[in-house]
Amino acid sequence: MPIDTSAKIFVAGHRGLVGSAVARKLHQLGYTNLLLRSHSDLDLTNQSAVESFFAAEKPHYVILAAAKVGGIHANNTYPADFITVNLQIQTNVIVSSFNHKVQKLLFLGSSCIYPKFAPQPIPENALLTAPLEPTNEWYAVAKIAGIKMCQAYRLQHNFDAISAMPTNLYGTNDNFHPENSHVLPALLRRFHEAKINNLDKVVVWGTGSPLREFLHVDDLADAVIFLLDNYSDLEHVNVGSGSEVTIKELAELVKEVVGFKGELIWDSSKPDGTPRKLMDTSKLVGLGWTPKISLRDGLVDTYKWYLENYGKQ
Ligand SMILES: NC(=O)C1=CN([C@@H]2O[C@H](COP(=O)(O)OP(=O)(O)OC[C@H]3O[C@@H](n4cnc5c(N)ncnc54)[C@H](OP(=O)(O)O)[C@@H]3O)[C@@H](O)[C@H]2O)C=CC1
Ligand SMILES: C[C@H]1O[C@H](OP(=O)(O)OP(=O)(O)OC[C@H]2O[C@@H](n3cnc4c(=O)[nH]c(N)nc43)[C@H](O)[C@@H]2O)[C@@H](O)[C@@H](O)C1=O
Repeated sequence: MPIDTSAKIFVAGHRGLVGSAVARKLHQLGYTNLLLRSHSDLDLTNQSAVESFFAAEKPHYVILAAAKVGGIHANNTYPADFITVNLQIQTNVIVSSFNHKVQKLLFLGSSCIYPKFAPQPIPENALLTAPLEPTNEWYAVAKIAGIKMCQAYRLQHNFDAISAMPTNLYGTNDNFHPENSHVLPALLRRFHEAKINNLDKVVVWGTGSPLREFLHVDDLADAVIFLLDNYSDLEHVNVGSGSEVTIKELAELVKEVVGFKGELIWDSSKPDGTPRKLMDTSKLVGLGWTPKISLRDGLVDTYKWYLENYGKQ
């Protein structure tokens, strides 16, 4: 059943990659009562501030897209921040949502919750079956705790909290930081800067052999709203595109879309991370949702957005 368009929906993290896409999609669908707070207005790690906010605003629905997020280097360099901030944000928001009778909450995790050597494609029931990938285990442990909190509140209190596990995402409002971002925005920026500065080489991290599955964030936003409308159960749900590329193939594609003509240099002193993490999306497909945006189209669209927003710097 679609949520009523007048419902008060708190999109936590609405200025980030995912939260902004979800807010855009909700606006497009005619939702007029979105509750939005930037980080500077409401620090979600502050338990009493979060509790006061929920007491005053009483949202009907919550989409939890606020988190400390970063690529392989950031996760590997700031383990204490990744585990602490994420545990704080999700615990505060889930508990206050329950305390203030939110009708339904959707928590966002990530494909890094699964074991480093999980069966491929990775089914939901691979969770907690083997050790995690070390470069992001601290973030993954926080995300696994978020899934478990949603399950625990459903079991003990019948609270309608669900969890979605997206694969690697990209698109409008991504983080283009040179070191701390994910691979796709990092390469898009690096190739663009090399092109405009007439450089003949670009360094890419690792060996190029790891496989990754990329999903455009507008597809993810569509899936989030689909799940809110159509899914209320204990188990988390994978959200992916169903197709994967090697990092070398991704780099060649970004190079082509940006129009960089030089050479790629592979820096194998940088970590590869998990060798492969293709989501098994048969559960979500079975519910009736499929993605629409190809990697090439999504990349062209993201580069256009990058040029409009950062291109002149
Ligand atoms: N990006 C990806 O590839 C993937 C993301 N996900 C999940 O999607 C969710 C959103 O990620 P994404 O949009 O990429 O991340 P972003 O970093 O783009 O956005 C996160 C948002 O959360 C806000 N935020 C962070 N800390 C706080 C805080 N203490 N109080 C209030 N707001 C805060 C940020 O605000 P500010 O910037 O001002 O701090 C930002 O708006 C996360 O749960 C992530 O795990 C899952 C799989 C892949
Ligand atoms: C979504 C997911 O994202 C993170 O996991 P990840 O998939 O390993 O993330 P990544 O995008 O940073 O790297 C993917 C691959 O790409 C290679 N690579 C090449 N060149 C650059 C580069 O310039 N930057 C980055 N970041 N990676 C590069 C890099 O060496 C790696 O082999 C988790 O920490 C966690 O946040 C999470 O859940």
